[in-house]
Amino acid sequence: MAERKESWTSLASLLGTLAFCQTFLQLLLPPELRLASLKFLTRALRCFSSHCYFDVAEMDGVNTNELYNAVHLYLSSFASTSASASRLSLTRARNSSVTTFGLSSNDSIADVFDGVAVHWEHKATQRQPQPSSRRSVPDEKRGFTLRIKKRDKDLILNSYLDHIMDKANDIRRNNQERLIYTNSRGSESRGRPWEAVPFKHPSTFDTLAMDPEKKRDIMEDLRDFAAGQAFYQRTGRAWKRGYLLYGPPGTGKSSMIAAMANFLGYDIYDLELTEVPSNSELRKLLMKTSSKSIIVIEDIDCSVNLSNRSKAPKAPPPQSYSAPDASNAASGGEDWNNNTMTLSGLLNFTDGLWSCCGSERIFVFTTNHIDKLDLALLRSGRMDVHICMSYCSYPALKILLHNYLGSEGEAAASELREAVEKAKMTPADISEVLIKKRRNREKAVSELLEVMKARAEGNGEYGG
Ligand SMILES: Nc1ncnc2c1ncn2[C@@H]1O[C@H](COP(=O)(O)OP(=O)(O)OP(=O)(O)O)[C@@H](O)[C@H]1O
Ligand SMILES: [Mg+2]
Repeated sequence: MAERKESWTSLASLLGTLAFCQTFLQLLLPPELRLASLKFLTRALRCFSSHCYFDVAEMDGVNTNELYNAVHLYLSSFASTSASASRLSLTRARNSSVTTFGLSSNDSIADVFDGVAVHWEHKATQRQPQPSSRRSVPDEKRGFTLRIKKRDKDLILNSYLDHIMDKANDIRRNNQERLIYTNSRGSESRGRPWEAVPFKHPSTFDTLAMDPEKKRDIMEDLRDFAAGQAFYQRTGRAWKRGYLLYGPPGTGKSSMIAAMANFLGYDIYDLELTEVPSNSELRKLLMKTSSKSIIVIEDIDCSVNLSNRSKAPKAPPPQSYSAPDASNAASGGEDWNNNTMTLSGLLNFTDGLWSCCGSERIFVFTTNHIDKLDLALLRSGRMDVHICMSYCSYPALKILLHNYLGSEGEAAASELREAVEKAKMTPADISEVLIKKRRNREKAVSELLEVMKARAEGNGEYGG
């Protein structure tokens, strides 16, 4: 104990001496030597300190340092509520409706990770003008300095920085509006295979009219998928999932895709198969999609003639073609004709080796005619989840009534239940009636009952 006290005392006196030397040298030395001596003393002081420091500069040579941007975003998530930050900068990114807080220059903020305290300081100094530089670099030289205890170095370097990158990606996605991309013929030659516009579809799982239990299962499946990185890694599976949505028009297949995108915060790639001339173009499109996205092919049965590959323009060499069980396609084997779009090419796109470039992607196919699809598409394990979107049930009707009228029509519950089961109307048909009459709740319910009964009679349900 006495020994420890002694070493503390000697360290304190050493630090005191160094501080004294610093003041002394400043007074004695000519200005040109002062900076060098200051640097030397700072280094000497750091040797005895229990802390270590890491600089995260904004620019890494001429490139932007991704870690700087990530730290900036990460700190912004709690800068506004932190007691230690006294001055904040406010920014709003393009395509964003959210204000981001940032540390102003020379301000600092404390953070705790896994019980370990860390300290960040933001520094900005004026950059020397560089007339010869052709690249535009910021006027200010900015960077963060991370201060941690030397003993926490391993934890911080191994886990904390990854944690920051992940958090920053999440924040970026939440701040940015969703985008919907689509492809058109020739856009590849213009250098942009996908064209994007902001995606503002208001459909959510709350507004989606379907059986609540089925809805819960789908949401759970999506949640597990998004949080499943470790699972997919451990089981050696590509981190992707396929959904096949089928059912009559107007039952909510497209609304479900929008709800999925809003639920997960993913972008949508709406793949127009008729605009894809060949398998190789399809592969290029896939390579240009980003992670955390939903790749959609709507009406897969009518997009291109994928159901009977033997009718493709050029017949394959007999030895490489194994219809009718589509085993070549099913195995994700190399497609035999790169000048046309084939089922084999499409399955390679969703299932084969190429499907794994990028990760965390959901493929959704929709169809009104599941019976028209090639068995290779329906085969077990091809699309992970098959969802039947059907005519409006009573639980789904209650959601629509709540959406449009703000009540679930409790007064006419039993009549509504019977009528909707017999009417076989789609949620789109019912929505149409409710939209028209939404100003008068009672009228809307009675009109809906009339329409449903008429439809049921047409179906032969009320007749005689
Ligand atoms: N399940 C549903 N829940 C809420 N609204 C729905 C539902 N189904 C349909 N609608 C309403 O009907 C409209 C059309 O639905 P949607 O486009 O999602 O149907 P779809 O199944 O994709 O039809 P299609 O097969 O013709 O593409 C939606 O904009 C929405 O207002
Ligand atoms: Mg649709």
